[in-house]
Amino acid sequence: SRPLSVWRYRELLPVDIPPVTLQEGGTPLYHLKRIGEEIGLKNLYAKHEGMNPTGSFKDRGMTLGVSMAIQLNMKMVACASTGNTSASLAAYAARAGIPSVVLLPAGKVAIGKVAQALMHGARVISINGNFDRALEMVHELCISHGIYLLNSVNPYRLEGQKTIGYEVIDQLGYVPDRIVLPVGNAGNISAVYKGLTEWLDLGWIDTIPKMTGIQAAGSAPVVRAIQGDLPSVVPDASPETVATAIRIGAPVNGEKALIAIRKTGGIAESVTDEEILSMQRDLARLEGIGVEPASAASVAGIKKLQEIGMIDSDEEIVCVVTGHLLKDPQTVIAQCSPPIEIDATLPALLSALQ
Ligand SMILES: Cc1ncc(COP(=O)(O)O)c(/C=C/C(=O)C(=O)O)c1O
Repeated sequence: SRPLSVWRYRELLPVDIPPVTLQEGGTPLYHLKRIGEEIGLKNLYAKHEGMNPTGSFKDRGMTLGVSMAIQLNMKMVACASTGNTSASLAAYAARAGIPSVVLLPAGKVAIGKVAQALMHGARVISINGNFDRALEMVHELCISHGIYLLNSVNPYRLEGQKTIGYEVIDQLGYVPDRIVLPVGNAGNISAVYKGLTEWLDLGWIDTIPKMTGIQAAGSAPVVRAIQGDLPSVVPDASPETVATAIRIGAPVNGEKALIAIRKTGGIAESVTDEEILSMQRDLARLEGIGVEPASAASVAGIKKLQEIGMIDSDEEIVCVVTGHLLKDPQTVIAQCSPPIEIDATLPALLSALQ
């Protein structure tokens, strides 16, 4: 039998050549025992996408996207990014042996992600503007210069990311009642929904989980559209959150996310930066699961939804935690009290441990 991975599901993936791969997917599914007890949810799980080759779920989309670039004989790939897409694109382009260009919003990208994009050899351009402006610029660049655009507006990115739902069902042995994801450009929630509708159409499953999207309170255009019952997403001109990965005001997949949430009886909710950082700490200290701030939003969101009575406490719930703790060490250092400094003597150590 095939190992748990993106290409385990290759018959449902649209690439004809041997794929460009870093053995992505096959990430752990953890039962959140202590956090679940604390918030009153017995069957709460976290799918740790930070355990992918470059530390986020983006690798699932990039193995498809960069493979398609090679299949289409493209000579260069590009993206705008809040960080993880650029880190993943740089690594997969290097794996494929083609050049990459990434556009980042100046001063708003976690340092681990910038380090990855640089070390993997991408041309890293820092623009004096938001992610949304960077996306406009890279779109124009790709159209005018025949470069392959690999943001989640590229459908092949979503093809790879739809495997998250497949792995969750293969790992649980049943379809969960709800899948919760942090939402930025809204590609991931749309991708997971698309994949599950395909399994439903194939008759492999007979229900689809409630798709639940969580955003930061300062950057929540999808939440506003769902809670305001709007026909489409109204962009947020000045998104702001410590969870810089999801600091996106104009989600390119916004409309697809509205469909995913509405068609499945799901929910969209926002959480504050404090709730995000508090849950990042709880995941690390109560469960041993290290994630970056944006990833903790999904668990912080289900906690809030449970507290306001929106969740049936018997539900089987999977929260996708999307990126590794190491991506954003600066935010961690800013949150934690510093190491205790002592002289290199045992008495000093013993007194420090009092
Ligand atoms: C850790 C983490 N968690 C959640 C999201 C939101 O996923 P989408 O809703 O599919 O966008 C992102 C997105 C990052 C970028 O958009 C980028 O890297 O440019 C992320 O890095």
